[in-house]
Amino acid sequence: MTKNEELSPKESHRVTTSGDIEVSTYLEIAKQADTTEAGGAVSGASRESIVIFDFGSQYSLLIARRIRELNVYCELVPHNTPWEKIAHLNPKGFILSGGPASVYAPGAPMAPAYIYESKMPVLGVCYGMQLITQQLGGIVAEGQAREYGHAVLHLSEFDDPFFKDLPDASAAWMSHGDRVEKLPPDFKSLAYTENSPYAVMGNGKNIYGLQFHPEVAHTPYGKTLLQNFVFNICGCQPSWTPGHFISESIAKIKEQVGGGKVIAALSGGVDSSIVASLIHRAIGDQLTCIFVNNGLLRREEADRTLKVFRQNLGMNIVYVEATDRFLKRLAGVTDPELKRKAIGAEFIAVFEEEALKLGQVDFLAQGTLYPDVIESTSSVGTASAKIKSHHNVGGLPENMALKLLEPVRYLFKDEVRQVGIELGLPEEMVWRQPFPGPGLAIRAIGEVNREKLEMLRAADWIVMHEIKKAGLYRQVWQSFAIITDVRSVGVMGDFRTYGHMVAIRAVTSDDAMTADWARLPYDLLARISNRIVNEVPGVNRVVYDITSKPPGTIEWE
Ligand SMILES: Nc1ncnc2c1ncn2[C@@H]1O[C@H](COP(=O)(O)OP(=O)(O)OP(=O)(O)O)[C@@H](O)[C@H]1O
Ligand SMILES: O=c1[nH]c(=O)c2[nH+]cn([C@@H]3O[C@H](COP(=O)(O)O)[C@@H](O)[C@H]3O)c2[nH]1
Ligand SMILES: NC(=O)CC[C@H](N)C(=O)O
Ligand SMILES: [Mg+2]
Repeated sequence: MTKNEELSPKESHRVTTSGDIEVSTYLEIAKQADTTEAGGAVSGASRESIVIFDFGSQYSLLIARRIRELNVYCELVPHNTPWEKIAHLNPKGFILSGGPASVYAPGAPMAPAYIYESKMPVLGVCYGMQLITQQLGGIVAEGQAREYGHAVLHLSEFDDPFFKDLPDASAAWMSHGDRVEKLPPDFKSLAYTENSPYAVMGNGKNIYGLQFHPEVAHTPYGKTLLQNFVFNICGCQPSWTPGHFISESIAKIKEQVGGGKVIAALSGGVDSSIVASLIHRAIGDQLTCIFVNNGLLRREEADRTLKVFRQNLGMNIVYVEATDRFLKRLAGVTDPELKRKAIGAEFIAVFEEEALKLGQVDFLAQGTLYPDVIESTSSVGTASAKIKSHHNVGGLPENMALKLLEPVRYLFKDEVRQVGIELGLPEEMVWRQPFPGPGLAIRAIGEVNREKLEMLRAADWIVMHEIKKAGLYRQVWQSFAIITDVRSVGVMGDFRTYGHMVAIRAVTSDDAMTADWARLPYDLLARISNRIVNEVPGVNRVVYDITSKPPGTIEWE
């Protein structure tokens, strides 16, 4: 659900295929990322491909996903990969990803010369477009106005094969501060937005640049553009089919674990539930699940999760009550990154203690997804920036006794949900809104204490209840409350109040990589605000967060 019109309740239609889900491709990317030999996972030397050069964008893997969804093989390689390492892929075109650097900064990553010398088609996305500009003789500079989130793209050339099936005006998702000031010789502008006269550029042959991101779900015609590039410009055939995720990962887990023992960190969320189910299918009772009540869960969450699990999945589950130790560890911590690291480390301490009680345990399984990985990292082979340390990736301590088992590490949430449907998990699990592992701690701004957690729990309960009652729970990606340390003056029953401010965040998204604030109906917002101020002692003001991602993130910390 990425359209930004006012939401109204309706059944959400998700088309599912029967049988296994076709996303095993990411296992190949995973294998590739885990080996030093680029393309180690590839078979069939004559197969054609698209090669994506990674300049560190948050969205680089999404580009790979989109191309593979077109049934064309592609690989994501570090931006400085030499030709000898990709020649065997039989590339038919190159894509240069976005990235956090500025092309004019000293030491900025550059594209290898062979890309241009090959005369093969090239598509630059954001940083990639800026790079083509600079490397081919144009000028890139810091823009006067930055563009993050929604923009309207207007075509100025209508007959270009790159624009087949594109409307004259459509939405495009932006994330940049620099812009092309002067096009390279032979290039012209093919489309513009209010702030970018060169939103799309081309040289009339086979080199194109996009200032926006076609790979994100919030650019609705992005897939059409990628399709046009791959088929009309590069001349690829849609002849490649991916393998099967469920059967392949079960086989892989069996091979990795052998006769060993695994504990799975289970949160009740969709990712860890699916990971536990996959592993259970692979190794049965060699698996024990650990559910930690860290005191940062929502109201009734612990009981509900245990009940759903015990009813539906016949696995061993250990429940650990750890509220006191988590809150003790968080006392006095206000910095968001330190909070995340403290929680990550405490989780691992709990898992290691529980593992000891079970005897020799070899693996810790987690429901880590690709967004957790890319946001937490400051280098996936190249130059990506750290946004925040997800507790289960960047928040992990350096020396861990247990080896990690993360079968969905290269998937996005919508793909994981698809796996859950194929595995036959209950709807309640598959369609639960994501809830971050650090839980309410990253929604209680400033120091986390019991008093704030109580206020937040009460406010969160009201938001969830009202969203469900309005029939919007599935249409919004996440909807929740944040308690801030901002206090303001109010008047209640003729008395002055000086209370906390609660913020409401509700966003639409497909994969958490980009998001837009949900256009919740005013009367629903009014009901939520009214109830929170009336029912939650200590809170006297409610605001609604209307920031998209980018430039915001979904959580506040
Ligand atoms: N309370 C918890 N007890 C045990 N493990 C947890 C807990 N919270 C989080 N984890 C671990 O951290 C991982 C990442 O959490 P995250 O919230 O991203 O995923 P999830 O809870 O499985 O799914 P969702 O995103 O739908 O909430 C989980 O998959 C799980 O392995
Ligand atoms: O398990 C998790 N551990 C974390 O540390 C964490 N931080 C953010 N999130 C969830 O990830 C998605 C993207 O969040 P942001 O836009 O805030 O980065 C959203 O769905 C967030 O709820 C987390 N999940
Ligand atoms: N998303 C991107 O690729 C950003 C490119 C560059 N860092 C800019 O801000 O313009
Ligand atoms: Mg969760």
